[in-house]
Amino acid sequence: MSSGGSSDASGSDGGGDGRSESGAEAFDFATPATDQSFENALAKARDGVRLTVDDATELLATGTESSGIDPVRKEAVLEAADRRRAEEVGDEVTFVANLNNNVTTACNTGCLFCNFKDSAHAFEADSDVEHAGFTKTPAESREIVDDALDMGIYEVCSVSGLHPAFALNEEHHEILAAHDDPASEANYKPPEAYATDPGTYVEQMDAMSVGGVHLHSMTPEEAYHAARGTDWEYEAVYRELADAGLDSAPGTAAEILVDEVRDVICPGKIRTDDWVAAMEGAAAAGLDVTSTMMYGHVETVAHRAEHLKVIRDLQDRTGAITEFVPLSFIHQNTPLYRRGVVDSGPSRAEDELVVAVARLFLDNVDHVQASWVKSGDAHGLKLLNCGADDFMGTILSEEITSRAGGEYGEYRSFDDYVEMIAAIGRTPVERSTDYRTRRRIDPDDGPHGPQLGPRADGTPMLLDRSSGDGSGRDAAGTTPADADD
Ligand SMILES: C[S@@+](CC[C@H](N)C(=O)[O-])C[C@H]1O[C@@H](n2cnc3c(N)ncnc32)[C@H](O)[C@@H]1O
Ligand SMILES: Nc1c(NC[C@H](O)[C@H](O)[C@H](O)CO)[nH]c(=O)[nH]c1=O
Ligand SMILES: N[C@@H](Cc1ccc(O)cc1)C(=O)O
Ligand code: SF4
Repeated sequence: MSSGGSSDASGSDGGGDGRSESGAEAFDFATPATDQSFENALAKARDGVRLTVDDATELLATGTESSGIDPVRKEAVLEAADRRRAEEVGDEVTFVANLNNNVTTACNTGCLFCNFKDSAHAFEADSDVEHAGFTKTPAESREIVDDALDMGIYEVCSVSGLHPAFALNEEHHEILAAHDDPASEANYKPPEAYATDPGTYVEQMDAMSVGGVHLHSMTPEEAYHAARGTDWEYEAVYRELADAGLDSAPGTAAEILVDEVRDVICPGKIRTDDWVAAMEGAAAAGLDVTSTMMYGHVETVAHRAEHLKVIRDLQDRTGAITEFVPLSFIHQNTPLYRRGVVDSGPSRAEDELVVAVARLFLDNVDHVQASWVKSGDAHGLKLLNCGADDFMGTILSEEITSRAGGEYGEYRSFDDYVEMIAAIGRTPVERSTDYRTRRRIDPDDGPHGPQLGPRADGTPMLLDRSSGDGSGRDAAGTTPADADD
């Protein structure tokens, strides 16, 4: 068996943006060979039989016996997934009125796929290192969320760098400061060392949880940071955050949940077991969680399949996962690309197969997201015909993809959403973060605006460009001109 590595998978039907073999070869990742045949795996998928890791590997590779994606087989996988989507969730395409309010870009974790972060020492009070990042105080976060509530948002999504001055609460500050060498032993420096104090995690949650907004924050990596240097259980940490206003947790920091891949792309991050433990802790604290996979760098298709199994097992145990979010690796400005470890991100064919196989494999996760931030409008809409049923959110401000070199914008109006979704013959639906509240939208009854948020009254969201937020951007984080793809 020769192929199946993600590098191979960009071949014949990939739009010409394939990666080199260097990533996979440099790290000696075995190319997958399975005991399953593509045909058998496809038959199981069509019949609704629960798939194995080998099945998923065959489907993702359109067969491991030859290299490159076979376009005819790919269409068969996409068709099976699209049919499964129609059976399970019907023709609705959901999206949420949301704002991204990321608190800080300061981070020393050093993930090689990430250009969101800035080295934390550049944020120190006596530093003269130039950087384009930001740290917001709790008061600044509150003002930004409060303004966005007036625009009708339902959710604020907040993911941040692991700022060394971040602690869960005052007690955590004391524990961290008591280390002999807090910086090297616990990745901790006191807030006084920095130009801007981000406050504690509890203070940020309390600040962002304003006016009944749904607060979606604290990834497993952030939860680890909020417990570092202590023996606190994840459940207890998430309970305290929930008491301060947290409603659900994003399942990012997942990347590829196979440690040999994590060793290459994010050696400073928590391992797979710890990520799972954090998600279980969030679920035990009563929070919903999302799940993600960032793919298309050095991993093989077999790693992707193993990752999906970790997610499915977690969902079997918790039932807390509301959606699966495939995150297509944006390569342009990242260390992985600059150091020549990868030549590009995944091909479009790979994006389609990941969405489709996620729909077929994750039989216990209802919703699969297509990301226009990562893929652009046209390809994002195509992904809605490959098994996806959610089209993310209005976002209003996006920093992770844009800093990595993504070019597809960071704001989406309701009218844009309704027009695009209606154009592919599906029904546009405004949703809550947990998908339990949904509002079908009549495309002919515009103009359209959010109605589910605490202050939403159907008025179209208008971008407020007047107030500053400490990040050097306007309150909505973008301008109408930026928003064009
Ligand atoms: C930037 S981190 C912020 C939260 C926190 N520091 C963490 O790692 O969980 C959030 C997620 O963004 C995604 N991400 C970062 N850089 C990316 C890139 N270049 N392409 C696609 N996704 C990326 C990763 O999945 C990462 O876990
Ligand atoms: N896919 C991306 C998301 N997805 C998050 C959603 O917008 C929303 O927060 C979630 O569905 C929970 O309701 N967010 C990003 O910032 N970037 C993405 O690529
Ligand atoms: N999609 C994640 C959040 C996220 C944030 C930023 C990203 O670049 C990607 C994903 C969630 O909703 O749980
Ligand atoms: S992905 Fe998160 S933890 Fe890793 S460097 Fe970026 S901000 Fe830091």
